[in-house]
Amino acid sequence: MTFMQSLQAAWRRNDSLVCVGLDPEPAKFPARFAGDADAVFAFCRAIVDATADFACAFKPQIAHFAALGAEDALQRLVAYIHATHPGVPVILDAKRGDIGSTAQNYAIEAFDRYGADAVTVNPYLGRDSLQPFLDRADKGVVILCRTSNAGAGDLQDLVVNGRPLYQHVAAKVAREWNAHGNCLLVVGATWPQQLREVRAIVGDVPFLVPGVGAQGGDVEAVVTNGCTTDGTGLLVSSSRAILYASRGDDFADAARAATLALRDDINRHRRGV
Ligand SMILES: O=C(O)c1cc(=O)[nH]c(=O)n1[C@@H]1O[C@H](COP(=O)(O)O)[C@@H](O)[C@H]1O
Repeated sequence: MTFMQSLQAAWRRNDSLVCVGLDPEPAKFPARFAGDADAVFAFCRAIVDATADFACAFKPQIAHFAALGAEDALQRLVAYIHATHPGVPVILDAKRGDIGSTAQNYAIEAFDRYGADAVTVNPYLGRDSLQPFLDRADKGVVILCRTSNAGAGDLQDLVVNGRPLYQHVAAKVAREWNAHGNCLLVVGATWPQQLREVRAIVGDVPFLVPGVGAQGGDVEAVVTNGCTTDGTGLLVSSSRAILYASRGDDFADAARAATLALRDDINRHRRGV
């Protein structure tokens, strides 16, 4: 199955547009993990097991593993998700982008070393920098378009040939770079107006939408402005609000409850969109 097929199946099977972000921060782990040499893996595995049936994807953030020297835990975690929850695709959040020869190695890293089904990439270096990712027709290529952070507009809003840069990214991806139908766009939940504008440009291209939960994005506005006409088209991603919903021994139950609450909140608004 391709990434897009697994995503569509997971949307339906789990009736969910929630992507669970895996951003381990050991300082926020429950006390029971203190002194556990494999705490990063054990914590993330517990979160994955508690949320898999309410999620359409998992999104491990590579810097949160690499900064801890925990690349091996990331590799084992992706393998664990594939083995134990095979219907839930894994998006590696690595925001890669470089000249072709280096990009080729980034693609091998994401898809072959880590076994990810999709990866986030930065389009700033242009099409050739993404070609090694785009060529992997069975994998998802998740391209930054209008990011969730406060400074997103510094460059992404600069007007070029009469429209903001992020709209050029959206149009190029939809019309030129998506030949294999394996592209997605990142549009932050914190920018509902831009979600609407990008949706109007790209048709059914799915959006990864970070920024609900800890960053304060409004779920109703995301669904209303971002869903496709069939009421899907979104991976609404939340990390800290799920992972650290409780710092106690009930952290996995609390993560499950937070994921279910987000799923149901999204679904309330998407019925009939
Ligand atoms: O590509 C991303 O995932 C991403 C894009 C973006 O525009 N904003 C954004 O917050 N992210 C990532 O999404 C996650 C958001 O985490 P929370 O704010 O805790 O839900 C982090 O891992 C970010 O690196």
